[in-house]
Amino acid sequence: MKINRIKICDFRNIQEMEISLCENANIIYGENGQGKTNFIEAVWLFTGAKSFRGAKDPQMVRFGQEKAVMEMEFFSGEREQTARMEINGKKTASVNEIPLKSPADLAGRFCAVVFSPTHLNLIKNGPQEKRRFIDTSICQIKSKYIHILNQYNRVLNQRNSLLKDMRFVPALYDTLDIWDERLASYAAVLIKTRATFLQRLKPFATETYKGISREKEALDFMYLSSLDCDLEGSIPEIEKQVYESLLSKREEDSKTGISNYGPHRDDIEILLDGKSARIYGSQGQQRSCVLSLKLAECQLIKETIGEYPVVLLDDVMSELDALRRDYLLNHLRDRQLIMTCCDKAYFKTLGKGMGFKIKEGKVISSRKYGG
Ligand SMILES: Nc1ncnc2c1ncn2[C@@H]1O[C@H](COP(=O)(O)OP(=O)(O)OP(=O)(O)O)[C@@H](O)[C@H]1O
Repeated sequence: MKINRIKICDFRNIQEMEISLCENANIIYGENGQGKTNFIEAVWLFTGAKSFRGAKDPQMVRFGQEKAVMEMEFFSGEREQTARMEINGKKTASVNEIPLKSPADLAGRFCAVVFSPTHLNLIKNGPQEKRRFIDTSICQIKSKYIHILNQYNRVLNQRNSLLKDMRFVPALYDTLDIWDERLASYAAVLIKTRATFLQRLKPFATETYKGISREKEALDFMYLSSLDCDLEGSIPEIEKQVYESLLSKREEDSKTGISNYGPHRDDIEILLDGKSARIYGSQGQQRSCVLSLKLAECQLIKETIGEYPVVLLDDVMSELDALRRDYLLNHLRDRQLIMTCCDKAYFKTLGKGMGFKIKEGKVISSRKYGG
C-alpha cells in the first residue's frame, strides 16, 4: 500500500496542502503546533477508522469553515486508486469516484498502522486503550467488523437507557430480554473476532519482542472477557454463553442502571514471563511490548491482504531510547513510512526519503535526502 499524492483543504489548521509522497520514508518536520499531527490524522481517516485522537467530525474542520475535503491517490497492489473524503457536519467518502454508503467502508481498501505517544502508554492506560488498539487493527483487515461494533454500541446504548428507565417504570423489565438477545449476538462476534485476532498476532509479536529484548523475557497476551464464555467455542456457542452470563448479572445491572459486562468492558492481559506487564513491567519493557504489538500488526496485515500497510509514526521517536528507535526504523525499511518529528536528526538513520518542513499548516520546503 503506497500513497502517491494527498491534497488536504480546510482540515484543522491546514488551509490547503498538496504533497506527493515518496515510496520510502517521508519525514514531516517542524516546530510544535504547526500541523504535523493534523497531517497524519488526515491520512489516517482514509482507513475508515475514526480519528486516532478521538476527535469528533466537526472538530476537524478548519475554524470558520463549513467543510474539510481530502483527496488521495494511492496504490493498492498494482492498482492506482483515488479516494475522496468530505467532512461537512459528518463524513462522506468515495473511492474511484463511486460514493460509499458509509466512510467506514473505506476499511480494507486503504490500510495504515498508526503509532503515536498515546500508544506507548497502551499498557499503563488500562483496558479502553487496549480495546481501541485491537478494534482499529481488526477494522483494517475485516471490513464488516466496524459495522458489528457500531451495532453492538447502538444496542448497548439502548439497553443502558432501558436499565435507567426501569428504575422508574419496573414493568419495562420484561423488554430487557429482547435487548439481551441482540446484545449477545453482536457481543459473540466481537469476542470471537478479537480473541482470534490476538491468537494470530501472537507469533509475530512474541518473535519481535525476542528481537527487542534480546531474548531476556517472553511476551504473551490473551483476551479477557468480562462475561463467562469459552473463547475456543464457536460464535453460536459463545452467543449462548454470553446470553446466560448477561442473565445471571442482570440484577447487578438493574441496580446500577448500566451494563457492567460485555465487550465494552473486556481487557487484554499482557504478560512478561507470565507476570502482568502493567503491574511488574518497567517503562522500557512496557514500550517494547507496545512496539512488538505494533510491528506485529503490520505483519498480520501483510499476511492478510498481501502487502504492507502505510506506517504512520506520530512523534514517537523522541519518546524511545536509541535501542528501540533503531530496532523500529530497521524493521520499517521496506514499506512506506510517514513520520513526524520536530527536528531533522532522523534523516541520517532512515536511508532514502523525502523531508517536508511544515509551518502554520503549510509545506514551506521539501527536499530529497539519502540515496
Ligand atoms: N479545527 C481546527 N481549525 C484550525 N486550527 C486547528 C483546528 N484544530 C486544531 N487546530 C490547530 O492545529 C494546531 C496543532 O496542530 P498539530 O497537533 O498537528 O501540531 P504538531 O505540529 O503535531 O505539534 P506538536 O509537535 O506539538 O505535536 C494548533 O495550533 C491548533 O490550534
